[in-house]
Amino acid sequence: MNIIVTENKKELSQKACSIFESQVRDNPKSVLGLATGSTPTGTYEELIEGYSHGNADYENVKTINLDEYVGLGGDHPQSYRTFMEENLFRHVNIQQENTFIPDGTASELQKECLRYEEVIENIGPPDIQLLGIGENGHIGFNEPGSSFDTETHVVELAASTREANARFFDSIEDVPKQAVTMGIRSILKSKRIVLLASGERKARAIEQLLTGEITEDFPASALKRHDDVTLIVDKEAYQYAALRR
Ligand SMILES: O=P(O)(O)OC[C@H]1O[C@](O)(CO)[C@@H](O)[C@@H]1O
Repeated sequence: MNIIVTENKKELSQKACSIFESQVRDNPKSVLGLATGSTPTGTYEELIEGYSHGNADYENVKTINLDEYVGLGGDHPQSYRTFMEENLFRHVNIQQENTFIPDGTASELQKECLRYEEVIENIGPPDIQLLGIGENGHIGFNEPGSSFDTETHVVELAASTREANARFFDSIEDVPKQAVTMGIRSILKSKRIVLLASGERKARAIEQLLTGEITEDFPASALKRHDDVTLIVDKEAYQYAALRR
C-alpha cells in the first residue's frame, strides 16, 4: 500500500483531487468510483475548483457510487444521490445519465443488487475508486463481519454507524436501518483505489489497517489484497500508526 501522509485535511483533499484530475485528463472516458461521508467532501470541493479552472472535463466521465440508504429516494435530502448532486455533480459538467447510485427505494432490493452489480460489470469496473473508512473499519457500508466474497447486497447498519451518521438527520430514529452497498468483492474489482482518512477519530482504524491482520472483522483490511491502493491520511489520523511503524 502506497501511503501519503499530509499535514491536514486540506492537503489530503488536494492530493486526492490531483490524482482524480490526472486520471480524467489521461482518460476522458474514465469511470470513477465515488464515495459519500464527510471525508471526501474536501476532495469534491477541490475537483469543483479545479473544474472552474479547466483542470478536467467530465463530459464523458461515468461515476459509480458505493452505496445508498434503503428507503430514501433520490430526492430525499439525506439520500446519497442528493449528497452527490450537492457536493459534486451539479457543479461540474458530468451528465446525469452517466452517474450511477443504487436505488434504495427499489421494490425488490435483491433484484436491485443484481442490477447494480451488472452496472459495475458493464460500465465499470471503476478505473479508480475513492473510499472513506468508518471508525470500525467499514468501507462502503460493509460492516465488521461482512464476508470478503460479497458483491452488491443489502446490509443492516451497525448501531455505531447509525450513530455516526445521525448528525446528518433530525434524529437517530430517522437514520435508515439498512443500506444497499457494493460488497468487498465489488470494491476490489476497481483498478486503483484511493482511501482517505482524516482526523483523530480515524486514528485507531488506520493503526489497525496498517499494523493488523487481514480479517473480515475489519473490512478495510481486505484492501491489502489489492495491488494498487493509495492511502492518503492526515497526521492526526496517522498518529497511532506512526508510533508503531
Ligand atoms: O467520512 P466519514 O463521514 O467519516 O464516513 C466514513 C465512512 O462512513 C460512511 O459514510 C458510511 O457510514 C462511508 O460512506 C464512509 O466511507
